[in-house]
Amino acid sequence: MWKGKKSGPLTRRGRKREFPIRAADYELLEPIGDGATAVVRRARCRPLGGEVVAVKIMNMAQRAESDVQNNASEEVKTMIMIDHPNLLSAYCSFTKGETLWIVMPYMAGGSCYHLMKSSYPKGFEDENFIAFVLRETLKGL
Ligand SMILES: Nc1ncnc2c1ncn2[C@@H]1O[C@H](COP(=O)(O)OP(=O)(O)OP(=O)(O)O)[C@@H](O)[C@H]1O
Repeated sequence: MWKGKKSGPLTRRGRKREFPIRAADYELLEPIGDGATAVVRRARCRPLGGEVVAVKIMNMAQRAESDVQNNASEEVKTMIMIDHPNLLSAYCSFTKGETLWIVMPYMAGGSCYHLMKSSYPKGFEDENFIAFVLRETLKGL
């Protein structure tokens, strides 16, 4: 049973497009990533003309430790406040039963880690590339 803090649904303020906070408004498509207690799926937002998004669905019942649950809430709050082109933000989040849904922009190229691995499968050789990634990461931080 999820007994963690259940803050209400969260949305980004000041956005022109309001992302709905109802699971029924999202058509779930194929899984694009997963972990021990979360799955990330591509989805379409029905009220916004089928706009493609990524939805991370976290099973809070499986996240036994309450501090882990609170970390999830903190992760969502931070993601919704983020406003930097180098960082992945969240459009909104809400709960459905014992799951926490985080709606995000869909990154078709995958994570920075995946991009780095596919470009340099044998490790980094190019110092300019390393400097570029570090500089852009630090800008985001
Ligand atoms: N917005 C997104 N767009 C496209 N793919 C994504 C998106 N978010 C996550 N993914 C994919 O799903 C995988 C798992 O995402 P998740 O957020 O669970 O990763 P994580 O940050 O490594 O996990 P954790 O938060 O448990 O440490 C990512 O490695 C990535 O491939």
